[in-house]
Amino acid sequence: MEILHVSAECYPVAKAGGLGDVVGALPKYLTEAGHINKVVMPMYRTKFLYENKWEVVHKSSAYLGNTWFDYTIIKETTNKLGFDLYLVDINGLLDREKIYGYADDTERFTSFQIAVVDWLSSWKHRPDILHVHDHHTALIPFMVKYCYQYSHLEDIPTVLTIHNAQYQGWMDWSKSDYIPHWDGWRWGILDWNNMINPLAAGIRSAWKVTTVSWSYLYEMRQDSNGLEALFEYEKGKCAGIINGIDSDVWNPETDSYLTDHYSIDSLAAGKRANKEALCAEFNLNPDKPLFVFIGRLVGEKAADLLPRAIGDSLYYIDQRMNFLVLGSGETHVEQELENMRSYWMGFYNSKIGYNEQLSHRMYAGADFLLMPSRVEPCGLNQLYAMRYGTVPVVRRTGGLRDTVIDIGEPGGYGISFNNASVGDITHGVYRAVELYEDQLRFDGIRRKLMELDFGWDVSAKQYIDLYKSLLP
Ligand SMILES: Nc1ncnc2c1ncn2[C@@H]1O[C@H](COP(=O)(O)OP(=O)(O)O[C@H]2O[C@H](CO)[C@@H](O)[C@H](O)[C@H]2O)[C@@H](O)[C@H]1O
Repeated sequence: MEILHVSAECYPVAKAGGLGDVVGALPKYLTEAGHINKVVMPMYRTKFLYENKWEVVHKSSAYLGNTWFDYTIIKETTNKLGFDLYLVDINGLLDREKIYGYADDTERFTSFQIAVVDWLSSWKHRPDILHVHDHHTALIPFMVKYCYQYSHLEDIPTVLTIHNAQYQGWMDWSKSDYIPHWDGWRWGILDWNNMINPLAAGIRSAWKVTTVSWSYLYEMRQDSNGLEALFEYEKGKCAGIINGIDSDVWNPETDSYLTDHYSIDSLAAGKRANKEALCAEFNLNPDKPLFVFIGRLVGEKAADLLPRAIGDSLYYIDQRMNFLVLGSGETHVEQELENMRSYWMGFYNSKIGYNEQLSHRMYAGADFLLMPSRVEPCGLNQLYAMRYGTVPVVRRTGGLRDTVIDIGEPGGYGISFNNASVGDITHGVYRAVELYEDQLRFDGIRRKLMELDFGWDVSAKQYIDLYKSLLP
């Protein structure tokens, strides 16, 4: 089978979060299972672009509304990632430092999708499956079905994976001419509450829709930023497939970002060495349990609750722990987290920004990972933490519910709580501190975590079965 994946992110080329991790790993594991995989993404100005060799494979032009744009498809020449990697260059629109966050993101990602479909229409053969990810690529299933110019592609089965239904790519109807000349009778497929909603259009047009855990699939029917009724209506073509972790990248025995490597046999000493280095750098006490938070500082992750939950934990649980936060996002949360540093000096520290290396060192050096998310489609952080022998302290939601079993339940290995609230987080921290102070039990749990298997093999097989179900 040949699968073409289309995405806004792919690690290590460009990553803003979990989408990048998944699109960097899934094609690799599908290739190992014997299939041909190609990934196409925008050409941003990233380190990976400048450090690798590229050849031009296609050049053409297309329209975005009334604007004629040239695009170029380049291919990485050495198959470095284990699959074919293509970048779409559209001068001035995509070649920027950041992936998202520009006023013209609608124009950027719509042009990208048009260029991909236009390029695909020139292929001499067709991929067997077109797999698109999140709203930035969700207009593609609509385009191959309903744009006259590309209707010869309509037989290619399309799969849309939703990594996050909160973001839907809403566009004003005044921009409807951005989509290449399309069958006007189909306006209802694009529309959701008087806006063009690319995610909704993708859900309606794709042959299959997947999301990244079973619980999130169910939860989207109750709460998905306005699309609840659509998920209920389309549930017959939706499936949940949990993400895996890429063990080439996330392995404490070989992780290139760590100086002190460890395995299950050297767990205690290895983690201690990583913890001491972190604590020395961030002025924390290595003899106390270290809690870390890594992630986007946004409402979905309940990052706004962190300042009070950390303050309350330190105050009410007698400073029996340390906290270290890494993340970026909403300015007021960033500021609050920064401001707390002087008040809780020696017990708390934060690093605002995106730092891949530090994140790996934190998974390795921490005792506990805090994830109080309000919404968590799958969550990779808790999987990485467990692989590194770090106990997850999570809210029971989405993929966190599916991957973390509370220590109070048979076979449990994590700490779970029900509500994204300061009280529940603080109680979770209290239970974690009590666990840490029972060193024998704590060590047993850490060993159990490192033995768990969250690899990609099972999930890759589920994707293969799903693709096969779409072939004649
Ligand atoms: N400041 C920072 N510095 C360094 N690294 C940082 C960082 N902030 C985040 N990261 C990294 O980004 C990734 C975050 O992945 P998640 O899956 O937990 O969340 P995200 O919301 O981005 O993904 C969405 O898509 C994924 C993939 O499907 C789902 O698992 C998830 O639930 C869904 O919300 C991890 O690799 C983490 O280490």
